Amino acid sequence: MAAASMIRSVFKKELFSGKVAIVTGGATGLGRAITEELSSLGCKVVIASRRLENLEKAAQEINEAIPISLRPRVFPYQCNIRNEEQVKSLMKYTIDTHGALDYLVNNGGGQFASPAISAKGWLAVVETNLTGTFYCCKHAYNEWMAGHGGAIVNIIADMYKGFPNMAHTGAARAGVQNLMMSLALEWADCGIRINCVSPGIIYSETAAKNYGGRHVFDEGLHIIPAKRLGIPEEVSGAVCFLLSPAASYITGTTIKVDGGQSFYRSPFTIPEHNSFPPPLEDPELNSKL
Ligand SMILES: CCCCCCCCCCC/C=C/C(=O)SCCNC(=O)CCNC(=O)[C@H](O)C(C)(C)COP(=O)(O)OP(=O)(O)OC[C@H]1O[C@@H](n2cnc3c(N)ncnc32)[C@H](O)[C@@H]1OP(=O)(O)O
Ligand SMILES: NC(=O)C1=CN([C@@H]2O[C@H](COP(=O)(O)OP(=O)(O)OC[C@H]3O[C@@H](n4cnc5c(N)ncnc54)[C@H](OP(=O)(O)O)[C@@H]3O)[C@@H](O)[C@H]2O)C=CC1
Repeated sequence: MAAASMIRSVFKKELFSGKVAIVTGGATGLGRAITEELSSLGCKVVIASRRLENLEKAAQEINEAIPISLRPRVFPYQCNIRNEEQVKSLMKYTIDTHGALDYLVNNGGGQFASPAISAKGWLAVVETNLTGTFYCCKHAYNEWMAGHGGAIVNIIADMYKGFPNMAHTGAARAGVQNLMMSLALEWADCGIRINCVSPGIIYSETAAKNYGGRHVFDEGLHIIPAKRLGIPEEVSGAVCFLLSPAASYITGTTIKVDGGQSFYRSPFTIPEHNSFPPPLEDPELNSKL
C-alpha cells in the first residue's frame, strides 16, 4: 500500500476537509485504499472491522504519512458488522468523538468459494454482507443521517449473471443492491444519497490470500475485457466520486468497476449433459436438435 503522502488522487486536496466517514473493513485491500484516499483528501475516517490489531497497524501507518499538524485522521474501532449492538456502538463512538457522520462506506465483507454450502456457511455470508450492511445503514440513519443527511456507498460484487460457486454472496450482494434502491427512495427526503460500487476482480494481497493465492485471481483474466486485474485504488476513485459533491444528483445507482467483466463471459462452465426436459409440444424434438 502507498503511504498517504504518495497517494495519487484526481480529486482536489481538501475535497473532504471537515468531513467524517466510517469505512468498514478499512484496514485491508479495497477498504484501505478508500481510507487512504479519503484521509489524503482531508476526511477523518473511522475504520471498523473484527481484528483490532490490523486496524491499529493500518491507522498508525496511514497517520504517519499525514503531516503532524493534521494527525490523526484515521481512527481504529473494533466492530463485527454481524453484531447489531456493536454496529450501534460504532455509530455512537464516531458521532460522540468526531461530531458527525457524513459518509458511510459498507465495504467489510467477503465469502468463500464452495459449490454446495452448509446452512451455517450460507448464514455467515448472508449475515456478513447483507444483514451487516443493513445494520450499518440503519444505525447510521438513526444516529445521524436522518437529521443531517449524508452519503452511503455499498461495495457489492459482479453477480449479474448469477454467481455459481458463490451463490451465497451472489444472493447477499443482489440483496444489498435492492436494499440500496429502497433506501434511496425512503431516505431521499432526509438528503441521504445511497449508491453501490460493484468491483470485478481486484487484486490485493489480503483478498488473494483468502482464495489461496494470486494465481486464482489470474485464472479470471480470460473473462475480463480489460485483460488485466483491477487494483484497489481504481475502486477507491469511484467511491470518492460518489461521496463527493460531484455526485450530488446521483442516488440509487451502481457503478461497475470491472474492466467490462460483468457483461462479458461467465467464469462458470456448464458440463456437457442431456438432462433438460424436451419441449412440451414435441417430445421428439430433442433428438432432432
Ligand atoms: C475460472 C475463473 C475463476 C476466476 C476466479 C476469480 C476469483 C476471485 C473472486 C473475485 C470476487 C470476490 C472477491 C472478494 O470478495 S475478495 C475478499 C476476500 N475476503 C474475504 O472474503 C474476507 C472475509 N471473509 C470471511 O470472513 C469469511 O469468508 C466469512 C464471510 C464466511 C465469515 O467467516 P467467519 O469467520 O465469520 O465464519 P466462520 O469461520 O465461523 O464460518 C462459518 C461457516 O462458514 C463456512 N465456511 C467458512 N469459511 C469457509 C471456507 N473457506 N470453505 C468452506 N466453508 C467455509 C463453514 O460452514 C463455517 O462453519 P464451520 O467452521 O463450523 O464449518
Ligand atoms: N477483491 C475483489 O476482487 C472483490 C472484492 N469485493 C468485496 O469488497 C470488499 C473488500 O474486499 P477486499 O478488500 O478485496 O478483501 P479483504 O479480505 O482485504 O477485505 C475484507 C475486509 O472485510 C472485513 N470484514 C470481514 N468480515 C467482517 C465483519 N463481520 N465485520 C467487520 N468487518 C469484516 C475484514 O476485516 P476483519 O477480518 O478484521 O473483520 C477485511 O478488512 C468485500 O466486501 C469483498 O467481498 C467484491 C468484489 C470483488
